[in-house]
Amino acid sequence: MQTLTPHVYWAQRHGDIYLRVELSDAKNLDICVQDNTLQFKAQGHGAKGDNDYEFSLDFLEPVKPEVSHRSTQRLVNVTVRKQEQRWWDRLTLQERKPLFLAPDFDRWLDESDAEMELQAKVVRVSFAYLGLKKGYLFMYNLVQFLGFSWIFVNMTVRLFILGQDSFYDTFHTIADMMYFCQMMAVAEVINPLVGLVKTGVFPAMIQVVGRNVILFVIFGSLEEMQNKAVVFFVFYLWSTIEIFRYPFYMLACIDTDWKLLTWLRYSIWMPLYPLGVLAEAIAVIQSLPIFDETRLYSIPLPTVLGSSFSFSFTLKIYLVLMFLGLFINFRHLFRQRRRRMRSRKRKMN
Ligand SMILES: CCCCCCCCCCCCC/C=C/C(=O)SCCNC(=O)CCNC(=O)[C@H](O)C(C)(C)COP(=O)(O)OP(=O)(O)OC[C@H]1O[C@@H](n2cnc3c(N)ncnc32)[C@H](O)[C@@H]1OP(=O)(O)O
Repeated sequence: MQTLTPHVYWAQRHGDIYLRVELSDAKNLDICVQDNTLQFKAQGHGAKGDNDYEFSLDFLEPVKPEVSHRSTQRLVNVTVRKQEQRWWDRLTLQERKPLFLAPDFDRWLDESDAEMELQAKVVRVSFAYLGLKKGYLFMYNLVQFLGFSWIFVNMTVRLFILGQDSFYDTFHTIADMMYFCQMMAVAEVINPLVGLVKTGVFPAMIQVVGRNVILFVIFGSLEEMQNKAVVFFVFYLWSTIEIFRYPFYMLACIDTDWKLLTWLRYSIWMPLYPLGVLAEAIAVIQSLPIFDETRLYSIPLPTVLGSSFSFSFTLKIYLVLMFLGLFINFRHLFRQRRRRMRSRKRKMN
């Protein structure tokens, strides 16, 4: 069998070279790029019947050594990736086009059309990312909204039915759902960290760490705290703010803004945040003698330094941090409120 050259058709995009080799039932394919030259060898049925066919192409600019190819009954498609994403003036190093090579008009695009195709691809990818991001945030906010609504409604109904008696077993009826919601709330620190929402990581961290210390360390680990009335006030204040905040975020995910809800999200924290921190501070103060008595989480010390380092000391420092945290978040929320109200006024004018 003599060695012949098949017809080859080519087209390009900013990142790729497409070659269509007119060879049917191709077998024993040997396609590689060496020293920026594509070597193609195969047996198949081409213009001169069944034969060995081969060709080589010296590319104009550097290409990646990996080649992908796919052969069908009628032809062989070869894709070569360019080293740099840019438009080439021609395919081959030599100015004169090889005789077996011709433009592939089925795939041919000029530079500006290819740019538009690229832009459309970028827009499609960013829409997909945006859709995924919004979908995730919407679901996250929906789950939190349902969780906190369940807590709020449950506590309100129990308050109406049982009156003050409902204060004392709040923990046993509500804690599991609160654990779930507050564990999920860790996402609120991760979301701005990975750029999913544009807000400060630090204020979110203060809020999540602050609440979780109260929930898991003070209430969760001290049975003596679990039937105290303060649990009711802490949980009620947390859930009251969240039944407005999460639906506000849900609507933001679908680019919707309800005036009253926005106003509530950016105003209701003014009385609720200080009250919440006050309730948390009372819980911490009530837990101090219990930690001293039970020596829970206390660290044993060498006898020269005393018997042990009580956890209540750490909590006294935490009490100071709580008010510092309150100050930082109050300032943050004031700024968010001003920014929000200003942008709304601008929209109305
Ligand atoms: C290193 C840690 C140190 C720890 C020290 C510990 C001390 C801690 C002591 C403090 C204790 C506090 C404990 C908490 C107590 C209480 O909760 S009391 C009850 C009352 N609580 C409140 O009122 C606080 C409510 N919480 C919040 O408002 C927030 O959690 C916040 C972080 C404090 C502020 O929210 P932020 O996200 O910064 O502001 P926003 O304006 O709402 O959002 C900014 C933009 O981001 C978008 N966005 C944010 N989250 C989402 C989301 N989940 N889904 C979708 N979009 C989101 C939002 O839409 C905004 O976008 P734009 O409108 O386009 O700007």
